[in-house]
Amino acid sequence: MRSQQLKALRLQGFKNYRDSQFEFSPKLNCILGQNGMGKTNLLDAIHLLCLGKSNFVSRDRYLIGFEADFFRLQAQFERGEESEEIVVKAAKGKRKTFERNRLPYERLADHVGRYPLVIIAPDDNKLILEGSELRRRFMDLSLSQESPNYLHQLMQYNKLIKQRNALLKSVDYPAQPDPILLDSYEQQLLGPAQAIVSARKKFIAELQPVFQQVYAQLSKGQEEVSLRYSSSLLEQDFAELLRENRRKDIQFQRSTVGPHKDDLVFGMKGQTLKQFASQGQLKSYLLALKLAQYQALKDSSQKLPILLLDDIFDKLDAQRLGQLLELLMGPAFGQVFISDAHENRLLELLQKLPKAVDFKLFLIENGAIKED
Ligand SMILES: Nc1ncnc2c1ncn2[C@@H]1O[C@H](COP(=O)(O)OP(=O)(O)OP(=O)(O)O)[C@@H](O)[C@H]1O
Repeated sequence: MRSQQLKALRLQGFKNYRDSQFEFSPKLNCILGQNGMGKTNLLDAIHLLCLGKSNFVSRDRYLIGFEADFFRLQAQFERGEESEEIVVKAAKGKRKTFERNRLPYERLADHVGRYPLVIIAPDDNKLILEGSELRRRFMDLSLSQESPNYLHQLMQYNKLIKQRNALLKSVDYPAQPDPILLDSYEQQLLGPAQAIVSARKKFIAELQPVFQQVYAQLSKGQEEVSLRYSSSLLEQDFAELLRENRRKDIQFQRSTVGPHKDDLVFGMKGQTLKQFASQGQLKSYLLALKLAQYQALKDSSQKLPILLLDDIFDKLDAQRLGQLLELLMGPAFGQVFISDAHENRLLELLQKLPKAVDFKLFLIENGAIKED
């Protein structure tokens, strides 16, 4: 298993960080501070550096500090013996640029997966409670880190669906869009759609047993849990589906079938989780899901992913927290970043860890490290 870590980070003009520098521990980093001080922003910078985008905001311009004209993140990563520099920059009104050792990437997709990462955050419960888009994103984010080809196929598919939708919108029903162009888009969609569906199917089939095992550990094996990938393409040929739905699509002016409508069904005791799980069961379910995602990424990349735990301590009782921390400090996990607004709670937990565990504490105040 290859070891890798974020060693140092400088943030300039990034959200509420004007200009701050960090030197991190290779194992555990605790980011402490009151609400609204910038703990999540720091974790988001790490997310952006590893995965090419923010976990929280959809547009890069929202990452630029209110009083800044640009943001710049400069990170030093270590991969075994090697050290490399990743720089991300974005100025107002310009596309962001990504550089590795001063060479710009042509495609961001070439960077994704170099530093695998999993984030566990309070709004993870949206995965269960909200619409299917977030569940597709969960699958896509894992698979894109596993394989650049997956990300490429996904981007290709999304581009074609956008073009097909634009064509469908270009005429007012009952007028008909150009059938030759429609045929051409549909023909081109088949390959990427098939690649996406096969990869998602395989991913969920492999994730399920790991997830069940982790859930059994966390909940003392009380309930039976399951994950099911749902896609109309598993039952029917995509070309046929497109043909069958063409009239409807022309009428509604959008593409109503395809992998962009797939879902992931979370089950517990043979029922759908969303409808009846307790708050405690939801928490354990999500935590198990994310830890299983970690395991899957680790197996596929043969690297220890970076783990970000954003403010999740309120969600777990003291005993579970202790167990979780002990688990994370073992050899099955790599570098971990934890944010928490309750300094004392984290300090108490840290005191119970074995002396040998390497950790660093950072107290954040208004986007800067507070010096004692
Ligand atoms: N583009 C921006 N420029 C400057 N400040 C920003 C920008 N976007 C967000 N902020 C500020 O960042 C702060 C929020 O930071 P963050 O979410 O990291 O807090 P936190 O320490 O994680 O707090 P909590 O404990 O409440 O989760 C807010 O004060 C907000 O005003």
